[in-house]
Amino acid sequence: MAYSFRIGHGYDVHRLVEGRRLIMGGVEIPFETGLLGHSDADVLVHAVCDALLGAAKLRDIGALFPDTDPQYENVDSIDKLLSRIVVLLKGLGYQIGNIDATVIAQAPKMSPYIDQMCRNIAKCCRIGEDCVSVKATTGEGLGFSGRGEGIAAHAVCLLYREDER
Ligand SMILES: Nc1ccn([C@@H]2O[C@H](COP(=O)(O)O)[C@@H](O)[C@H]2O)c(=O)n1
Ligand SMILES: C[C@@]1(CO)OP(=O)(O)OP(=O)(O)OC[C@H]1O
Repeated sequence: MAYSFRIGHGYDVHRLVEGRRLIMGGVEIPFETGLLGHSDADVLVHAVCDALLGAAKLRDIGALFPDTDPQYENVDSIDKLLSRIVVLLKGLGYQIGNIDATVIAQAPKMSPYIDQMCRNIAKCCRIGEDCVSVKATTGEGLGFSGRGEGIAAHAVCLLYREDER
């Protein structure tokens, strides 16, 4: 059996503001500010979505789910956006090999929540928890993330599918 492999990369940033919840990888993290966006602004899940879409050459999250469409207002990014992308990929015969992501946030500390983020993403993608990795780093006080103005996330993924004979 022969397989084709495709890698993808995703990157997203959301601004931290007062009066919003901080949702990261489907986990609500208690913090004085939260991420601003049209959806729940789950920056980690958005980076994962874009990595998966990029690997399959399916444009990006904004092309699929426009931020002018009221149906995506405050939407749960795992349940409503990532899950739709997983169905799209399955329809094209793709399987997700693994996902690796990095969150860049000066604060809050992500480490207590990382395992739950991996579980949430893995469950939605219908892959094992061992196939999803989430890491975090501070901005070392540098740039917008270092100043606590926002949070960024990068993700890479591997897709594979069986070649047609
Ligand atoms: N928001 C964050 C940032 C970092 N971590 C953890 O702390 C470690 C040290 O961070 P550096 O910026 O000095 O690399 C990092 O390896 C993470 O484990 C975190 O939990 N939340
Ligand atoms: C997810 C969408 C849609 O609700 O909105 P946002 O939460 O603003 O997120 P962004 O990463 O800017 O881009 C994709 C959008 O279309």
